[in-house]
Order: sequence, then C-alpha cells, then structure tokens
Amino acid sequence: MSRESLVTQAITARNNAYVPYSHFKVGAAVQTEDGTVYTGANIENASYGLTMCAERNAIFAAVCAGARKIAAIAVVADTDDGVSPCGACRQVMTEFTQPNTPVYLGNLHDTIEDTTVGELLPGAFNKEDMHNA
Ligand SMILES: O=c1ccn([C@H]2C[C@H](O)[C@@H](CO)O2)c(=O)[nH]1
Ligand SMILES: [Zn+2]
Repeated sequence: MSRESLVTQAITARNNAYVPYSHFKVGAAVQTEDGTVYTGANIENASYGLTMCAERNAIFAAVCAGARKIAAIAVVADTDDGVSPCGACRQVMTEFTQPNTPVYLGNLHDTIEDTTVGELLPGAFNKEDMHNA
C-alpha cells in the first residue's frame, strides 16, 4: 500500500472524530505486517483528560484484532504542516514498531511529511530495557 493510500484512509477515519470540546478532528491509519489496515479518530470526553488520540485508537484497534507488529502509520489533521503526534502516542507507537517504521504526518491539503518512530521519540523506553519483566 502506498503512503498516499494510508493517508487517505486516515482522512476518511477522521470524519468520525468526536470532538465537541476542541473541535480539532484527527484521523489515523496503521498497517500491520500482514497488510491489514486499522483506523482511528480522536474521541473526547466531558472529563477532558479522558480524551483518546486518533493514533492510539488506531494502534489499539490493531492490537485488539490480534496484531503485534505495525509496519506503517499515518496521522492527519487540519493543520498547515503535517500534524505532530503527542508524546503519549509516540511512546505507544514505540511498543508495536521498530525505530525505522515509517510515519506519515499529513494534513488535508496533500502535505505528507515522512518521518519514523525513532525520529519521533529518540531514546524511547522499551520492553528490551526491562530485565525483570
Ligand atoms: O496527534 C494528535 C494530537 C492531538 N490529538 C487530539 C487530542 C484532542 O482531542 C485534540 C486536541 O488536542 O486533538 C490527536 O488525536 N492526535
Ligand atoms: Zn496522542
């Protein structure tokens, strides 16, 4: 699947964002190692801190379906440049990817910035660091 196609699926997923507080819709799509795509959108709550980001919803959908390895991630929002994932999402991306896993940061105007999970969170804490786990 092309990066454009993954971004297009993230843009479609964004339509279902639930954002009555910020009015800032975000969409995400992740491709697993077998090629299946899972999508997510941000879901807010009257208790603001319970909000869940689009990226994590997409990753968790893949993991709930049994996937453990994610091969590519796309995130989109109505931003001037590609949207920048929050720190929590960067850490969750790290759990199911490799440092060189591509991340496509898009907007609604055909911008796609290419980066990687390792560039988004250098020096991330990861499960290989935990000798006793
Ligand atoms: O990468 C991001 C950045 C923000 N948000 C959401 C959280 C909240 O609903 C809204 C404003 O922060 O955007 C995401 O889903 N992903
Ligand atoms: Zn986030």
